[in-house]
Amino acid sequence: MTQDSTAVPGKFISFEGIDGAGKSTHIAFVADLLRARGKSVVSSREPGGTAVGEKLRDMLLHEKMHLETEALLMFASRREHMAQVIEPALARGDWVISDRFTDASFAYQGGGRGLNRAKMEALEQWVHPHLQPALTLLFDVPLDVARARLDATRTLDKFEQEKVDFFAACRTEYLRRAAQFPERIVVVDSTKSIEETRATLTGILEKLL
Ligand SMILES: Nc1ncnc2c1ncn2[C@@H]1O[C@H](COP(=O)(O)OP(=O)(O)OP(=O)(O)O)[C@@H](O)[C@H]1O
Ligand SMILES: Cc1cn([C@H]2C[C@H](O)[C@@H](COP(=O)(O)O)O2)c(=O)[nH]c1=O
Repeated sequence: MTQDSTAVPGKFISFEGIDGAGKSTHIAFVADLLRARGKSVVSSREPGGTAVGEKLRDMLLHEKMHLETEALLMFASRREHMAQVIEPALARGDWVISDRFTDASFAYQGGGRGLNRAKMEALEQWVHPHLQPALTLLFDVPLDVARARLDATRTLDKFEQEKVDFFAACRTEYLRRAAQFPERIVVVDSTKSIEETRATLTGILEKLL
């Protein structure tokens, strides 16, 4: 179920895409746009977003671990994020924008690592049975574009060091979910310039404001 806007006064938007797709580049722009329209905005991220979540993030991005441990820790971070940040902000009437949410678990732990989808659905039901983002912006690029952007910019973490097949499977699962939830997930062509992408985002957000 997509976020029921009659149940909470705020709105929840998630940003998704394979590493290097360009989503983080646009988060500050979206926050500024919403603030300019009078919204109170909380900008956060997963894994992370809370003191406990940031400690989990450090482990998740740097330590090798069993696939199911990884999935459970992603959802543990999410449970804390829900309790400490997302639910209180939405109840206050704030807009929450999160750099990744549960679609990332389906894409990375499900698509990329091959974890059984039913297990992920069980975790999703446990951690946020009544809330889905009102809008998910899925930044989509071919794998070689994402890789070139990553290689040009930073030291790579555990996920970013994965091979092309891993990211191909993550991207396939993201696009499968976009087809499954077309009312929530909007695919943004992130091969366009930053300016063109900003114009696209403005158009999408106007419909939500
Ligand atoms: N539309 C674009 N055109 C050209 N370069 C871009 C575009 N969008 C982002 N970039 C560049 O690509 C790099 C990666 O972008 P960004 O950090 O936003 O990706 P990301 O999807 O958030 O990655 P990650 O999930 O790994 O954090 C940055 O250097 C950014 O400036
Ligand atoms: C929420 C979530 C994230 N991941 C992965 C995806 C990325 O590689 C990292 C986070 O890094 P970013 O630069 O902040 O995007 O974590 C995951 O595998 N599963 C998840 O649920």
